[in-house]
Amino acid sequence: MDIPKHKAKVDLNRKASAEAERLVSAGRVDEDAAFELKLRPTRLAEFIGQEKAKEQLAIALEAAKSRGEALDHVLLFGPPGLGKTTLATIIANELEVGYQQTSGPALQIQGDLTAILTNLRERQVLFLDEIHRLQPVLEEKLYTALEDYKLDIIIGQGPAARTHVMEIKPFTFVAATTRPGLLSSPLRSRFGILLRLEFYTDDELRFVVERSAEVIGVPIDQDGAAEIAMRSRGTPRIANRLLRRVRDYAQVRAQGKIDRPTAQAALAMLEVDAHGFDELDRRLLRTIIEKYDGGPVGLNTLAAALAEEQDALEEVYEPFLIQIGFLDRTPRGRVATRLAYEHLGIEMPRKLSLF
Ligand SMILES: Nc1ncnc2c1ncn2[C@@H]1O[C@H](COP(=O)(O)OP(=O)(O)OP(=O)(O)O)[C@@H](O)[C@H]1O
Ligand SMILES: [Mg+2]
Repeated sequence: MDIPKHKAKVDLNRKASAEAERLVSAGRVDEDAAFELKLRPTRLAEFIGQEKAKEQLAIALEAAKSRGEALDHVLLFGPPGLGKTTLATIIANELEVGYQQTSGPALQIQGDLTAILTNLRERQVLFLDEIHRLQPVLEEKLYTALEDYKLDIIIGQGPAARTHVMEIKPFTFVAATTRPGLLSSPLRSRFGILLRLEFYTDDELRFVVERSAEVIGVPIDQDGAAEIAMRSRGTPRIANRLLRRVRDYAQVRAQGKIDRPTAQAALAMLEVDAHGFDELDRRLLRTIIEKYDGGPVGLNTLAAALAEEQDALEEVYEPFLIQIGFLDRTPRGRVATRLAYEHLGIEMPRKLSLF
């Protein structure tokens, strides 16, 4: 089939901008999949950073194992790319039990959920990604399954309908979300273990880069790894993605070895700046500063001005900008901080404080 010429051109443009965008976006992209699988730690001891979450989990795992019981249900939450899915697989590995994975958007009808729950094996892990996108009817169905390992099944329709209670095997439900605020409180209360994942420090990310480099067999020195770590927005997924790009550059221009100058040159070529900002981060800060006098500006106004989805701004872009102190979230809207002005080289106006 022939694609009309003008259409092909538009698609190409879209592809180029998507390419630039995904380099430092924390979200998953298709080409990450195989690579991530290879680099994913399989044991708790290999999982770098997140000391608080790891300690809490290690204790719960040991206790559950020594009692020979299913581990309490676990809720993992935090921005994309910090290791939620990785931890879910680690939990199953550490417990030495089966693992099955599904997601909120993938579960469409009650029958799907019923089939999954009734086929569970004793003590296995059921991982549900993006639980905030689970339909409310399915969510309600989960309640009794999580609490009493029972499932209400309705047989028949209308006045002849009967409820049949089915027993299911004790299992561990592990759920992940980037938006814990969207979960209803009855759902949240079903989890015994709540693990919040935080952005990684530069040092922790340096270890992630060094570990990944070893796995894929690329020679890298400490400074080279530190350079990549610094620009990875506190996110292992981005660190691994940048490593892969820098490796390509090093192979072609530097006999395959990654040191600081090579990493710097590669990252400069890829237009990843000192904070790992991409074009949208800069546009977001610039818009607040230039169009709204530094804020406060409401999220929906900002999203409209940037022609971006509100969700993406809130889930993917803002958390990191807030974490490094470039953006403030106030009751009246988003505000650009002094650091943001400095980074963009714009002078901060002295204005009367309204707060
Ligand atoms: N603590 C860690 N140590 C080493 N590598 C890690 C760690 N956390 C994450 N990674 C790497 O980052 C990649 C992304 O992690 P993962 O897929 O678990 O993130 P996620 O939180 O599930 O993201 P999403 O919200 O998009 O589903 C993994 O493939 C893994 O290689
Ligand atoms: Mg995930």
